[in-house]
Amino acid sequence: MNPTSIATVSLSGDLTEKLQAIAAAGFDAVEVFENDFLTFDGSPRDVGKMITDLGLTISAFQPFRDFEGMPEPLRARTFARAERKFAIMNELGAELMLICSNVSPQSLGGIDRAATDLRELGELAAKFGVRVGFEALAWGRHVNDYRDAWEIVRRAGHARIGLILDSFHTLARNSPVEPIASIPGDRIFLVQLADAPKLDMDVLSWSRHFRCFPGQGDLAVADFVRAVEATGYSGPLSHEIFNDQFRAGSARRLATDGMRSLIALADQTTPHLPPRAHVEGVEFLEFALDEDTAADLAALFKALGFQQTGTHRSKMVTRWSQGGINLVLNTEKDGFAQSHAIMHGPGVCAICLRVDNVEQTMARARDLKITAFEQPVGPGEMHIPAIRGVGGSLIYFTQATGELAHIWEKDFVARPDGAAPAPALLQSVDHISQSMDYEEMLSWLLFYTSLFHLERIPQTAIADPAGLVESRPIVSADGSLRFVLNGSQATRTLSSRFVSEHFGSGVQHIAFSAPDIFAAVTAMRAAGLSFLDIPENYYEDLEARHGLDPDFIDALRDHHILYDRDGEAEFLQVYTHVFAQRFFFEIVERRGGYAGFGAVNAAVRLASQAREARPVTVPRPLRD
Ligand SMILES: O=C(O)c1ccc(O)c(O)c1
Ligand SMILES: [Mg+2]
Repeated sequence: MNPTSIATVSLSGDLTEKLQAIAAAGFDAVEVFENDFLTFDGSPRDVGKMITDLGLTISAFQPFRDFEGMPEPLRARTFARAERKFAIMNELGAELMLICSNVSPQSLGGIDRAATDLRELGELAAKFGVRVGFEALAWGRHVNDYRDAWEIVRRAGHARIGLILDSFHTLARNSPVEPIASIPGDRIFLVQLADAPKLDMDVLSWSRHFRCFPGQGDLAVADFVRAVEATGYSGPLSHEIFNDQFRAGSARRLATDGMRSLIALADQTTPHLPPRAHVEGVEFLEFALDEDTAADLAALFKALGFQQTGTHRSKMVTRWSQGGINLVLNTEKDGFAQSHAIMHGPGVCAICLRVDNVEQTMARARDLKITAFEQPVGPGEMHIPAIRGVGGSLIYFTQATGELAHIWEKDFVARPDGAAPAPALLQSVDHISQSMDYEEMLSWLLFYTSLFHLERIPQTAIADPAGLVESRPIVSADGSLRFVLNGSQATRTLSSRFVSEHFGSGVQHIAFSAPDIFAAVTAMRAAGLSFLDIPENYYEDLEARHGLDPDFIDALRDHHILYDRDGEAEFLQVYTHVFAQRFFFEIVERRGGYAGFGAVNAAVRLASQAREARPVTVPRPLRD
């Protein structure tokens, strides 16, 4: 693997915090951005020492812009500035200066003019023992394509002058990546990496606000890196991410994400890690809560058609099942589940996934710097491998073969009530929806997609009465696993309140699939369950929109079921009330291969939930 690097601009915090996070995440090098340097209260030597003490080197220093092609007297001034910055680089211990192509309206075009300027700068750089890399900005005034930048560097013909490539500028402009392969690797001084979601906007704003780590966006960064590899380039691959969420996020988390992104990217261009895991299904969902609440939840499970199918041999843990679904209720007084319940209130503390190969999954997780979880197991009990997931919850792994295929027999006494299995109203876990801080969404996207065979579905914005909620599904090709990540920048949306009122992210709802949603709702109602109320206006609109049969609309209305159609495929969904102000269940029926999540209905659901929710407490103005 090439040395790893990241630009300070990619992270939040002051320079010290950024550098500590970068070192802690295991990077080899750092690109120092001018702003981080200028705002630091200490000498260049202090900065240099801090970087060396952290075990990092400086991959590039980016101290000024608008260099090439300036008419006199500006030209003389840029050279004077360059000389001052070279002196600072000597103090700092930086060996490579990054200069991006000129955007100034005063600059003059001409490849030879730029080459002459750079050759002369190369002479100056030689006196200071440093080098200069030239990078084409996609919006450069005269130079905006790496092929032109390379021609300028080639014509400059100076050992101290080389090329800097940036995946964003290349891919955002749809420049072909193949010609990169014919640039000599030793003439490339630095390679910067950034991905971005496909957005229809001007390239400057896109670059300055929406870049993200490779693997989080839609650009073909792996193709770009393959072309770079073909040159023999052996220098650093350096993240350079300008992103509003990143600036607001945690430097430590983002630096780790950056490292994970580089590791996953290297594995994509030259596979060397254990493969991404295939998830065959959800083995169980574990709820942690106190005993009183657990009794209420057990009653809800029963009304949903679950039966108690097991009791743990030594712990206060019960198993509830129907169809292929297993739910676990954990009311232990110590251990992980209890600390989760204390911290977050009643909720899902763990998800167990059945994967093709647990050992490989755990090995890949370790290689991706995902934290493993260990907890002592009781005598004779199964050790189920686990990693840390969203909001400090766990993801356990089982597989269909070997010892881990037998967790239920090993740890549980089956059917303590001796009841015969009832026909299942619900078949499987259709999807799991997790709420998180908006800033965390890209982190968990990378987490899931780098570890598992899960593909991203485009993000949609859903209107909660209190603001927009961004919703991002990630799904396996065969539908065996679907996550929906939700985050909101507005503070009072259901999604945000879930996070703020429960000390962090977590599972906000679980959707089960029903072979016959009408039959399921009818049976559950007979068992005493009621469902989220849906306004009449919704059904009026449905009729107008889809031209559905009035009897069918009546049945939907009567069962509180929401409806969507995509071509011939249909989607029916219904929601329980919110349990313990914390989470809720959804029941869905997919007909004809419907692949979405009923996004058109989400606003209706959120409005109904907002009506039901306890009123928001607004602080009263202070009295004097
Ligand atoms: O947005 C910019 O100004 C900018 C600066 C330096 C870079 O390397 C870059 O890719 C963009
Ligand atoms: Mg760049």
